[in-house]
Amino acid sequence: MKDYTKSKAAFVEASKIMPGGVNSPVRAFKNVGGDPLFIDHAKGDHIYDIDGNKYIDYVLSWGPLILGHAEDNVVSALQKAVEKGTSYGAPTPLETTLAEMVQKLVPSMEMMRMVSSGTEATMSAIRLARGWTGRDKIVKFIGNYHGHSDSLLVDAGSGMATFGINTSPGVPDPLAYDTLTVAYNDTAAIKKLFAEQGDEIACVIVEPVAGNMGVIPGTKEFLTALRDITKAHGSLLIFDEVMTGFRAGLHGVQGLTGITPDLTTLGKVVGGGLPVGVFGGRKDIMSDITPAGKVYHAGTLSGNPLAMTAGIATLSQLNEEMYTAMDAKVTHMLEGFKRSADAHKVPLVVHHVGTMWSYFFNEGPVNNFDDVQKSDVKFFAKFFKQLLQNGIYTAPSQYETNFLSVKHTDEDIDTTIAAFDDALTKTLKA
Ligand SMILES: Cc1ncc(COP(=O)(O)O)c(C=O)c1O
Ligand SMILES: N[C@H](C=O)CCC(=O)O
Repeated sequence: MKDYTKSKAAFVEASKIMPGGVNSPVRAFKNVGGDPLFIDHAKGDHIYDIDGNKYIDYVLSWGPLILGHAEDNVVSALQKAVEKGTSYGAPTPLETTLAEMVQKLVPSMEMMRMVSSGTEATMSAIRLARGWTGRDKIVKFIGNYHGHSDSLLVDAGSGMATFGINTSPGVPDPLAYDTLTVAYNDTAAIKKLFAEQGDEIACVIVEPVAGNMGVIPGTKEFLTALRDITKAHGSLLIFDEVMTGFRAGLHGVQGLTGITPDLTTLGKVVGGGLPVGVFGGRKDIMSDITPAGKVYHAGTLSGNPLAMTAGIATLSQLNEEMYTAMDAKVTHMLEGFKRSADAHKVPLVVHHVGTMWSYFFNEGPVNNFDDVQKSDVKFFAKFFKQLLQNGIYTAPSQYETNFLSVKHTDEDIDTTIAAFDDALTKTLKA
């Protein structure tokens, strides 16, 4: 049995001064029961808690660390950068370098702005869409999560789904009223909504592969319909690729599908483990941002030199071959999980797109939030804890995604398949 004494004590102390003992709710392990691990350090695909336990890490800071923890080139670039100062509040060539790299990989981002989180990126993109169209209403999908700005905390996934909150208290009614929600992958419902209110809708924001209710791919039919219908009504289409960017594939979901949004939001991998978000898209629309235009956007630490450095060091190492190799590893791992579940006669649905993967204890199919809710979350909670005991660190909620890095080896994958089978055996016996 792993000993969690120090993590437990650290959590008691943290809970005295921070609500729920954490700085972001899904970290708290609340709905799987038990206390969160407090981390000492991490390297490659391994993470070590303060009790000295070692885990193969599939959370990877919720996605950013595609090159693994403390990757040598990222660390040395940061060490050099920090000597030159940590922030200037004035432009540096680093911002242009990272923006050009992003544009090369995601060409629809003709112009872009750097921010410090995915939340800021989506919040700013929504404001821009409202400013550009002169309309207030926006559409999002049930179970999609776009960060914690007021307009987007309606029927959201991630922690909101984990803790069963539909609309956060504190979101003013008029704002929630202007956020229209539709079931994910429901093409008929979105067509109906646009037929009724299309000319009042500023934008549709979507996770083109949902990752905040587990992984659920948006169907080609659904995403194509979003593109066509927004165009027909003068609304903007925003692909929130904060999670899928450089994760679903090197060019995001827009690269995989060939569907081009008007605006894109990025985060996570683009910052290489430091706080970065990006919003960008069509030049004519982005030119509306201050000081070029009148839609206000600002940030004391936007384009921070350390964050830009980590982003550049990360993106400069990515290539197609890495994604092919990571995809093959995830496929192999999920086939192993499925074989194990079948042998134990446990209903299991596995989904992955590129380096994002998840499983549902569910008869299937799982195409939207209602489907996810049919999953056996009590079993998930017990199984999660057993997996942790077996040295595998995964997302502590059915409504989250797991990730792979280039540092995960074939041996790690086989270890994980064996740990999965053992955890299933023990959970069923318990
Ligand atoms: C799709 C998506 N959009 C936006 C966000 C918000 O990003 P952040 O947590 O960096 O504010 C997240 C993750 O939290 C996300 O997964
Ligand atoms: N699902 C969230 C983002 O992807 C998880 C990160 C967080 O909110 O702490």
